[in-house]
Amino acid sequence: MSIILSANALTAVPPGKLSDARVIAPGTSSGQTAQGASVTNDDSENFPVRIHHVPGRGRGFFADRDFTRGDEVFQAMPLACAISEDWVGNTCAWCFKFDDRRKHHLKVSAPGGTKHHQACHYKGAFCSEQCQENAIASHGSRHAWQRYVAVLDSIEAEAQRLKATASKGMTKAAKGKKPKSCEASLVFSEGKSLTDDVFNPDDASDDQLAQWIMLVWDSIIEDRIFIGGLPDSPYREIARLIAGALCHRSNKRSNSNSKPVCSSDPTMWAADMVRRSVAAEPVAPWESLEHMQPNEVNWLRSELYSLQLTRSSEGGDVSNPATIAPIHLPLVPTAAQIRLTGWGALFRVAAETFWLLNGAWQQAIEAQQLPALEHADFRDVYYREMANSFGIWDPNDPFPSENPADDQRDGEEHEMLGFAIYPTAVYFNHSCAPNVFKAREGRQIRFVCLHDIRQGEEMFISYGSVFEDVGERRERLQQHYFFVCTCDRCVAESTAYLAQDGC
Ligand SMILES: C[S@@+](CC[C@H](N)C(=O)[O-])C[C@H]1O[C@@H](n2cnc3c(N)ncnc32)[C@H](O)[C@@H]1O
Repeated sequence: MSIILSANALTAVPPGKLSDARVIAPGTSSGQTAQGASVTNDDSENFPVRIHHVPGRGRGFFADRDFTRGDEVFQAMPLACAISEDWVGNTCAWCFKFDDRRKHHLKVSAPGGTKHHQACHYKGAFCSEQCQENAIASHGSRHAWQRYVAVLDSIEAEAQRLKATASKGMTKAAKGKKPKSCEASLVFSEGKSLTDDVFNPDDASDDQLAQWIMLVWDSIIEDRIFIGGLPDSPYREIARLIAGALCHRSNKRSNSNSKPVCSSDPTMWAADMVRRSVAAEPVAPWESLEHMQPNEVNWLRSELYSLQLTRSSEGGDVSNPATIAPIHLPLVPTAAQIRLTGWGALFRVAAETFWLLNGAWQQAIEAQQLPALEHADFRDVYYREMANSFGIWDPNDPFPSENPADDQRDGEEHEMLGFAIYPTAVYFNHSCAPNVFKAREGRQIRFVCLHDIRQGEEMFISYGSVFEDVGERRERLQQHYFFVCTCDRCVAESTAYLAQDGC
C-alpha cells in the first residue's frame, strides 16, 4: 500500500477511480480490463495472487502466476476515506480530483441549512454530478447518504463546541484560575505499589492483553474519562472516516440481501471481496474490514516499549534489555490510574476521538435511526486504520516514471489530501525494495508490477520512503507500523553495517 498510515502510521499511498465497474481479468496485463471478470467466490483459483502466512510477517500476497513488469495485479476500492481538513474544498469527495482554485462547485452539506451555512460549512465537494451520484449510490440510498452527511455535520458542530469550551478554559487559566483538568501531572506511577494485583505485559498473551484493554475502555466509558478534549486534526479526520465505515455497516445490516462471507480460506474471500468491491458494490464490503489485522494489542505493546525506553534514558541502557525496568500494569485498572498514569495517557487520543464521534452520533441518532455507538465498534475501525490505511497523494504518480528510481517513491514531496482504508489491499507486506507499485487512479488503487515476478514469489509494496538508511527506515516503520522490517534489503544492510562495526 502506499500504505500511509494516516495520522498514525501507514498511510499507504495512491488510489483510483470508480463506477465504471471494471475488474481486471486474471492473467491480463495493465490496462486490459473485462466487464464482470471471472473472479468469483467459486473460482478463486483465477485470482492472480494467493494469501500465505509468512513467519514473522503475518499474511502476505504471493504471485499465483508469472507477471511481467507493468502487469496489473488487481485494483482495490476503499471502504471509507477522509479528506484532510485543509483540502476539503479542493478535493473531490468521490474521485479525489484536486483543484487548487477550489472550483469544485457541488457542496456536500447537511439538508435544511441556510444558504450561508451550506456555503461555509460544507463537509466536502464534488467535481461533477456523476461523482455526487456515485457517492450517494455507495451508501445504498439517498436517505442513507443524508444520514452519513448528518453525522459529518454533527462531528463538525461537536468539534466547534469543544473548541469554544477549550478556549474558555484557556481564558480562565490566563486569569489565574486553574482549568478543571486533573491531568497536569501525567505521573508514571506504576511500580509504586507493586502487589500481586499487577502484571508485566511482556508476559501476557495477546488475548490477555486484549481483555485488559477492554477493561480500560469499559472504565473510560463508565467513568467518562478524557471526555471533552478536542483531538488534533488528523484524529478528527479519523472520526469522519470511522463515521463513514460505520454508516456503511449500518446500511449493510439493514440490507437483508447482503451476502455473507462463506469461506475461511483467505485467498477465497480476498478474491470475493475484490470482485465485489470493483464490480458489484461501489465500496469495499464491510466484512473485508473484519479480516484485517486489528493492531490494537501491537499498538499497546509498541507504546509501552517506548515508555520503557523513555525511562531507560534516565538510568537504563537501551541496548541492554536487562537494564530496562519492566512496566507493571494493574490487573484491574481504576479510573484514577487511567487518568493519572503514563500508561493511562496512552489511551487519551483514542478516547477523545471516541467522545467526539459519540457526541456527534448522539445528535444524529434520533433523527437518523442509528444504533448507539459502542466503543468496541469504534475500536474495530480505529485500530485497523492504524498501519493499514493508504494515503491519498497528489499528484498521482504515473507508471512507469521517466526516471525508474521514481517508481519507488511513496508520496514523497506530494501533498497528502487524506487517507482511506482499502481492505482488499492490506495483505501486501512491506519491502524496502518493493516489486509492486501503487498507482492511484481517481478513487481506485491499481497495483502494478515494478519488475518481472515469478509464480510463488511474495509481492511487496513500500510503506513509505525507501531512500533513507536502514536505521532510519526501520525506526520509522517501527514507530508507524509496529514492526521491525525483515525485508531482504534491511537484513542485508544491517548485517553489512554490523560487520563494518566489527560486531
Ligand atoms: C498492512 S499489514 C500487512 C498484512 C499483514 N501481514 C497481515 O497479516 O494482515 C502490515 C503488517 O504486516 C507486517 N509486516 C509487513 N511488512 C513487514 C516486514 N517487511 N517485516 C516484518 N513485518 C512486516 C507487520 O506486522 C505490519 O504491521
